[in-house]
Amino acid sequence: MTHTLILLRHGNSEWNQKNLFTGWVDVGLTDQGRAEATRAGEMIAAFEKQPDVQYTSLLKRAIHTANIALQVADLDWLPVKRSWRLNERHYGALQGKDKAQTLDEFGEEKFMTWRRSFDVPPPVLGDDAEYSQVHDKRYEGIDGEIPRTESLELVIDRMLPYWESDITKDLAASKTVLVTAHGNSLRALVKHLDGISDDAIASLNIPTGIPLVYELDDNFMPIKPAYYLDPEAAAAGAAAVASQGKK
Ligand SMILES: O=C(O)[C@H](O)COP(=O)(O)O
Repeated sequence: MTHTLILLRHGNSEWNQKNLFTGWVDVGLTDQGRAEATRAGEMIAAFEKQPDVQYTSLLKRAIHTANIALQVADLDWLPVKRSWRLNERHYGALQGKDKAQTLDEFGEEKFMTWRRSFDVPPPVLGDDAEYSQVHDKRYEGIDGEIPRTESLELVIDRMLPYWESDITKDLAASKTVLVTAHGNSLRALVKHLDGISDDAIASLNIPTGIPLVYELDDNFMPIKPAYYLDPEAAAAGAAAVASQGKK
């Protein structure tokens, strides 16, 4: 049988707008982000399969995006499961830094290695730093250590076990699943689903606020290429993400 998975990156956030590295810093949506979430809700409402369950990270830009979208789709009641394992990649010492300034200061190669390499994490963020999450209550009791930085590889390491233990269980129970998360936690999942190589994943960018639909087989692998519900807007949005920091 076919299982349907809908992925949604949160709408434009306050720090997307300011062009700052965000990671685990819990910033809200902008007016643009709320408008994107509204549009995502309209697309979900018009889609042939309605979600039966939703997943989000523990970060409010994803939570609010899902709430707005589901309100528009008249699905406010949808059961929700949240996990830190769907959080954005922890951006280490880059959290709170301006992307354009970082590019100027460190040069394109280093900047792109930090943003898009598979296995090179940014420098570690100190526990006393303003944008550290080590004392944040919501992460008390998470198994293992709270990250101080993460590469995409490390995101896959903490995200995939949750995909396997929880999300695929709902898919197996014939539920259509909506996952509202982040640029890099979704890149991690897309890498797994599409079997993208460690090198090729560097050029994959996920646009904000546009549902991406997967139809999966019983092994939870795609039976055909995934598609955005608004492909033109998705292409423009992905290009905008790719050029962040550049002049
Ligand atoms: O955390 C962030 O800064 C963004 O949400 C993702 O940023 P990136 O596209 O630079 O990885």
